[in-house]
Amino acid sequence: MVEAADIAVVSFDRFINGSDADRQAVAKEVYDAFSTVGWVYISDHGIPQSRVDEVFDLAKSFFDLPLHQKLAWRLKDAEVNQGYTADGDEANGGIDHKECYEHRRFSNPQCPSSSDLPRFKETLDDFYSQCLTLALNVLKCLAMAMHLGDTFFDNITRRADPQLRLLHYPSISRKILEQEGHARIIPHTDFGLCTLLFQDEVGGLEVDPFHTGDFKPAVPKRGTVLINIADLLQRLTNDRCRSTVHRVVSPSVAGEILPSRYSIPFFIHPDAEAVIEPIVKGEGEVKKYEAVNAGEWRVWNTKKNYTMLKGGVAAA
Ligand SMILES: O=C(O)CCC(=O)C(=O)O
Ligand SMILES: [Fe+2]
Repeated sequence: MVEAADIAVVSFDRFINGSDADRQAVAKEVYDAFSTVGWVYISDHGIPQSRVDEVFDLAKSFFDLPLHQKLAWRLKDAEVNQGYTADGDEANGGIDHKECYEHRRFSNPQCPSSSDLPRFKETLDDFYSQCLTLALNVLKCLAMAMHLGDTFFDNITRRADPQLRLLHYPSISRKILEQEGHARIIPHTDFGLCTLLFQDEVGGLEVDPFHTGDFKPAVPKRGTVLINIADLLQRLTNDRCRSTVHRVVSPSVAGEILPSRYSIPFFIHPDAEAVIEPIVKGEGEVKKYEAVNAGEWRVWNTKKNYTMLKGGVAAA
């Protein structure tokens, strides 16, 4: 049995309901995790498990629809980045075996209606705001631990439009997935601020905490949400917080045919007009990154990931 990645489990109850001292203590635990492995499991996060289960059930109903119907909601534009992406349409330097649906905050033109899928849009809208609240609290922890002032991240996320993603990795033969260059999702870092990740019980998510090529399972823990630092926060914190490489591969279950897997990431991005530039603390500290415009960064990285959007135009 491969040893699991050493990722702390932090209860968020003391942050939501505790005293100032409790909040500071949680902030430090979260920061310690983000500045080592770059990942943390948050329990008691305030989103009811029944809601999480409901969103997984809706994801299953959506992906069970015939392909021609899902293609009617196809994601067409990296800038809008909303809708359905079929197996094979997204990858960046390898072959992913997955399909996704992206939901946004302000506008979801490529979303099934209530006659297509009852309760889909309203449940995702609700879940989206619950994820956003949790994400902003996690960012508040970072601001507190780094003494940036409690509202530091509020000021760059007022109009933020994160991406809620439903992910389905279809059942597949182990032989196909274990070919060179193939994976359920190939090794990558996330490129926003940070990511909340809900996963089912199947497993297969692995993290390379110290970029040595030694991937370790980030095992599913029911009732928790995994949170990982992404590239913009690594840049903003001048490498204090670490955006670490991860991938999804064959789960360690017996058998030649791997079961379907579902996961739900929520990618936090700052306001499009925010400028993200390293915070330096001491006199002699050198900025390790140039400033980037958050909106341009997002579109550039999104385009890079979609094979069908290369050149900016999607096939219909
Ligand atoms: O499915 C997972 O567990 C991870 C998904 C992921 O890393 C991503 O979508 O960026
Ligand atoms: Fe990721």
